[in-house]
Amino acid sequence: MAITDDIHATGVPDTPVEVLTDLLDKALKADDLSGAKAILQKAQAVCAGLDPYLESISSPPNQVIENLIQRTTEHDWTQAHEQKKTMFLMKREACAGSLEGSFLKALTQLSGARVVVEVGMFTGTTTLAIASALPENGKVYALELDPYLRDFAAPAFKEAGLQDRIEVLVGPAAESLKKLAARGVTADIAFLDADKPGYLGYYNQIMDSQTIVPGGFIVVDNALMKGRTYAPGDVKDEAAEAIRKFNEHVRKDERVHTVTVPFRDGVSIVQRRRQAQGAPAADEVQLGFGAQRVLQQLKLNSRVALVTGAGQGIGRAVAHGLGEAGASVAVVDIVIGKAESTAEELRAKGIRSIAIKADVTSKKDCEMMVETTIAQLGGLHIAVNNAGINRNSAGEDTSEKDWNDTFAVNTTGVFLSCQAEAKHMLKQGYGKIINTGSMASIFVPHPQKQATYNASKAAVVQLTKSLGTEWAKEGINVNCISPGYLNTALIQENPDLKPLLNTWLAGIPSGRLAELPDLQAAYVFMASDASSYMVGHNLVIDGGCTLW
Ligand SMILES: C[S@@+](CC[C@H](N)C(=O)[O-])C[C@H]1O[C@@H](n2cnc3c(N)ncnc32)[C@H](O)[C@@H]1O
Repeated sequence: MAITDDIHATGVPDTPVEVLTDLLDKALKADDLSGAKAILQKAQAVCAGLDPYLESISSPPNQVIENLIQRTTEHDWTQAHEQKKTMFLMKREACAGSLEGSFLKALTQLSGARVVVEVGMFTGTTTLAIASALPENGKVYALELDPYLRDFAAPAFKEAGLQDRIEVLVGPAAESLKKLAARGVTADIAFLDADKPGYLGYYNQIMDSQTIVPGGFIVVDNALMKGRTYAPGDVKDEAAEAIRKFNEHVRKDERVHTVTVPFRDGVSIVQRRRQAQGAPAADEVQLGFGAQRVLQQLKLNSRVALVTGAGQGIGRAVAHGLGEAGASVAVVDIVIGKAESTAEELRAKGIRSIAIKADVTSKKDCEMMVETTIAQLGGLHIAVNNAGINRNSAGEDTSEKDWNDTFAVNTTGVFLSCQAEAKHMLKQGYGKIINTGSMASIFVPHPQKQATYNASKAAVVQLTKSLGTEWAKEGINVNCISPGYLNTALIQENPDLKPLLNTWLAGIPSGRLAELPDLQAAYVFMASDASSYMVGHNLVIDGGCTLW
């Protein structure tokens, strides 16, 4: 008989534990032993299948973690202890395993944590799972009593290439927490998984020393302690008793919001409140402008953006940046193949994106790119008018055609784009327009001669200021970003450009050319609500070049 024979898809019993309880009730009430045994077999299947099933439907750990778990399982801990290599007799079960590692990884990613403190590292499998979800400059401080374990874990940290994101502090956790507090370390997540009688002390240290940031999480393993917290059984269990008291303490602590999930041995997720209960009403500085935390304001979720000249260079980088911040992106370029290739890159990252071929010197094309974006992506909130050309020539030699072509793309193209975009944005009472200028708008790059380009970009800046003031009250921000010299393959690979490059470098206080990622976040800021009071601004990002 299948387990589900006597259970409906809905109603009671409703969860695996309720099913189990129901089956055990029935087994207890069964008149004969063989009837009870048949019911117990079903109960056994419900229990024994749970963790393997969870593993089978969760993403597997990476190879390094898998190998580390295997090394932990196969290690002769008895021998290591007999040879006095470890301080205590370790048990392989101390390793929380891949599923819990995945859970911590998900929490780290969800919360956008940058710093995590792990109290109780053991062989470092959860440490690695957390570290793998941190940003490049993130850090896990892993607290571990036994130096043997630091050395056991080290090769895996190196193999994963995450050794720089992990700092192991060897010694009693209470001491290490004091050291971290003295260093001013603040963490977004603290994971408690060391000696159970120590939990309450670690929790109080972390809360009282402000090690955990407001809004940060203390994640507590073994919150159920094999069920002995609520079903103590006959044997006195010090650890279960300590956890029971700990759970009660946390539940009463008004500084936190806590919930325990019956996952593995029970995991509590305890969030430090951003504001103490009963505290006087917070103003918007305390709460975050518009009740949004500052990083939240930069998010572009459910926005639609259009970027011209996005088949390469700055436009491509901006399309990636806006997409990473949550926007759907229409990639516009005069060369459709290049637009398609950028759009494909974005889609491969899970960003909704389409490619549009448009020539920004044509009013009709500008209108078409706006209409296509709205029709296919469902709106238009952000427009980056970035398409541009540069034909260097001495002023006395510049042909009328070069002058006209340059102005047609760099200046008229920006104007026609702004006009088409604003038609829609004025109606919706919201919009973010960002024009790409150049530092050439405010100084004369040299020794190369490029008067036409400089003039065309200076016009973009003045156009931005003018439209910015015209549309400010209509909910549209028009701003401009002016990059300095950009590092491109052409500059690096062409030996003829070396002397020119050296002249430029000598004039840049930062001592280097701009890389595309130097610009991306500035575009995201200008595209977000965080810049809603910026009007007609020209943000120069040039490593200080125009200051000398
Ligand atoms: C359950 S294990 C940690 C498991 C680890 N988080 C994982 O999932 O692989 C507990 C660890 O805490 C360490 N520990 C116990 N008491 C400690 C203390 N007072 N200070 C620091 N570490 C301690 C133990 O040596 C052990 O390695």
